[in-house]
Formats: sequence, structure tokens, C-alpha cells
Amino acid sequence: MIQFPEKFQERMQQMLGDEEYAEFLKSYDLPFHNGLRINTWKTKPQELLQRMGVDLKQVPWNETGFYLENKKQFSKHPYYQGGLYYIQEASAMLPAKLVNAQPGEKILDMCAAPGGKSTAIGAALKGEGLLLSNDISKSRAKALLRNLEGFGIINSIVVSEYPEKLSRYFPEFFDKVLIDAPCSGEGMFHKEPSMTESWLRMGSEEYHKLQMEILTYGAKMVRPGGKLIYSTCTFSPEEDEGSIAWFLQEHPDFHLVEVDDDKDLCGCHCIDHGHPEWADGNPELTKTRRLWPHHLEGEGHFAAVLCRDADSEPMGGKVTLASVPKLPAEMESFFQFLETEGIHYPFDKKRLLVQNGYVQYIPEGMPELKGLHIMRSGWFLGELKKKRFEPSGAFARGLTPDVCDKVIAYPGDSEEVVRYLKCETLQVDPNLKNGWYLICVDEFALGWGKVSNGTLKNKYPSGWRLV
Ligand SMILES: C[S@@+](CC[C@H](N)C(=O)[O-])C[C@H]1O[C@@H](n2cnc3c(N)ncnc32)[C@H](O)[C@@H]1O
Repeated sequence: MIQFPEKFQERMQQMLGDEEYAEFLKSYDLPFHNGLRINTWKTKPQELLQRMGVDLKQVPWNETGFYLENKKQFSKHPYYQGGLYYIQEASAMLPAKLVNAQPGEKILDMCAAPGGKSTAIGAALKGEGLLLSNDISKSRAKALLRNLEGFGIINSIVVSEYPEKLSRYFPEFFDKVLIDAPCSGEGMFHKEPSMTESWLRMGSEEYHKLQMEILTYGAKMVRPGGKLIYSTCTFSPEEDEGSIAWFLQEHPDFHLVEVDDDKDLCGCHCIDHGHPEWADGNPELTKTRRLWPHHLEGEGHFAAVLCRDADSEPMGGKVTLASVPKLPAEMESFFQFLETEGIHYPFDKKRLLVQNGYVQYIPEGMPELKGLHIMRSGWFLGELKKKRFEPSGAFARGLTPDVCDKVIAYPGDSEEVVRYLKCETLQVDPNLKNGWYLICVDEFALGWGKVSNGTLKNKYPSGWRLV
């Protein structure tokens, strides 16, 4: 039994009325709605489920999401380790769906860690365009980076910055900005009942202030005609309709758009609209959406899609694109690596960036980032060491076996693949040529291995190791 704070109970009862409030409480007797979201950059949902021999129920509002009954079975699977899906609560799959990322777009995920939405956006971009994923917390941004690299996303920049600073670097730069805001997390009470304690410590009022600040700076980075997507995992009207009502008053060049015609998004008619009466009465707020745990199989979310008028006044400021210095002579070892190991990825040399020996492939049209706390600017390929190149795990993850001559593919149910993921040394066919191999689970890249006379030295990153 979850011990809901008294104030929370009173407010919810007032919002929902006695009858609906009783249904709301009853929904907590059911199990938590976990799900998995498939990495569509690597595979197709039905194909993957078929390979795994499972038949999972689809999340109605996201065709790449499915409900999970046994999380353990799925979190140990080599496909999970290989970044083929992300484990995520079902209603948290809504915001990235509303971003509706299209290849080639420039998208900012402002509060991105640990990457539940960024991995979905990155997958939808299909390697084209640019995803800037930010989180103010450096430790959480590390997990974000790990998840994006694990998913094989090659066009993301990961930074850890204050929204105000970002807004000075990227005025009106993005097609879409997602603010999955820090909030009082009432929709998390089911998963983590201890969240009720932090709810008591920091209430909606504080979060609302923070949300107004983040929204203010987020808006500055949306291009005219671009979109701002706002979401929370709380039921608090102050942080949901309240934050959007305030935003609309302050930003007349933005308007709310209908997120769906109900049928398109879902078909289940289970998603509620926003409630103007819980904020300033602006009827436009009905265009926002609420997911309730007693209406659908999900823990609860709020989402709004705002569009900036195409003819809105320019806010001023200019984005300079990153200039890429001439490649150092040591890069010869990188090109030699590609040739010797038979890797035929069509790199555009103008996008190869070397910094302190780290080789990165920057996204097309990458802005200047100097002065920001950057964790990754693009696809991290590896390190230039004394006269040799050492490829990174992220390099492997961004590759597919069809561009590599030397591949060792283990079946998904094999013992070898588990041993590889545990960083063990393996024996391979003694007739295999020595050198670097892309190690795959079926046809999906996992990492590198180096063959030497029938022995496979394991080059899987120790930080990714299966325990
Ligand atoms: C709801 S969580 C984000 C979850 C994430 N979008 C996902 O899907 O995995 C909110 C995040 O906002 C970050 N945050 C808090 N204050 C922030 C600020 N002022 N600017 C940017 N991020 C902030 C927190 O560190 C936290 O990771």
C-alpha cells in the first residue's frame, strides 16, 4: 500500500470528484505498467519481437512501445545489452511520439537524462540532422551519453548546461525543443513509493518556478514555425495546465496545437484533454493532454505541443557553425585502420574532428560549442594512440555488418554472446584472419574483438559489461 501524502489525497479528490478518485486509488492495486520501446534506427518492432519469440501487447499511443510483464527476462537479454530496446514506463512513451522527429531536423532535448526520450528521438532521426541532449546534472548526463551510445545514435551532441547558457548559444536554432520538465513526479509514486517523501520536501510551487525558467529559455531556441513540446510525469495542475497557461500569457507568438485527433495518436480514446478550469480558464488549454492511471495502462503524464508563429518577430542573435580544423597527420592511422580492417563507412572527411587525440564524427551543421560543458560532440570513433588507432565501443554500435568485411556474429541465444558481453576471452575459428572484428548478436553490432591466432581478445567496453 502506498502512503500518499494527505495534501496530495485532498487535492486529487478535489480534482477528480469522489467517484473518479476512488477509481484513481484502485488503479494502484494493479501492477506497475512497464514497457519496452524498440530502437527503430536498428530494427522494426514486429521483426524484433518475432526474433525474440514473444508476443507483447502494443502501447496504444506509441507503435514502437510494448507492455512488459517480466522485466527481468528482458533486461538480461543480449538484444537489450545491444541497445535494441529501452525499458520505459508506458505513458513516458508519449512525449517523444509528440516530438515526431523527422530525419534531418535539429532537435533539442533540454532535460534529457537518462535518455528515455532522447533515445527515441535519436532513433527517429535515422542518423540525419542533429540531436542536442542536455541535462543540468553531470552525473545523470553520463548515463544519458551511455544510453545514446548504446543505441548507436551517431548524430547526437551531449552537454550538461544551464538552460540560460544554452539559449545564448542557440538562439532560434532548433526545429523542435522538448522540455520533459523536472516535476513533483506524482506519476512515479507507483514505481517508487519513496517519491512521496521528496514530494513533501519540494512541492509544486518550487517546480512551477523552475518550469517557468526552463520554458523561458527553451522558447528562445525555437525557430519561427518550430515547436516546443512540454511534458511532466505529475498530476499537479500548477505544473501542468498552470505552467502552460503562464507560458501562453508571456509568449503571444506561441500557440497550442492539437496533439492528435485522438484516433491518430491512439485509437483507444483513453487520453484525457487538459483542464482550463484548473488554471486560468484559457479554453486553449483543452489542447493539452493528460494520461491518467485509472483510464489507461500507464502511470500518468501530461503533455503539450506549442508552435511558434512562422511570422513571429526575430529574437536576435546568431548561431555560428563549428569550424573543423585540418586533420592532423596522426589521422593516417585512423584511415589505415579502416582500410586494413575493411570498414567501408562513407565518412565525409569535413566532419571528422580530432580533439586531444579523440576522433569524432560531428553531425552535419553542428554549431560552435566552445565554452559549453560538452560530453560528446557527435559519434565518438576512438582514440589516436602512438601510431595506431583504438576504436571505441560507440564506433562499433553505430556500424552495421554490411559495411564491415570482418564480422563475427553470435546467435542471440548462444552462450558465446553472453560470454562476450561479460568481457571474457573467446576461442574462434583458428583459420580466421588476425585483426579487428565487429562482434554482433545476429546482425546487430555489439562491440569489437581482436583476433589473434584463434583467440578473440575481448574489446567490449568494461563500463558496458553484463553483470
Ligand atoms: C523528468 S527528468 C527527465 C527524464 C528524461 N527526459 C528521460 O526521458 O529519460 C528531468 C530532468 O531534468 C533535469 N533538470 C533539472 N533541472 C534542470 C534544469 N534547470 N535544466 C536542465 N535540466 C534540468 C534533471 O536532472 C532530470 O534529469
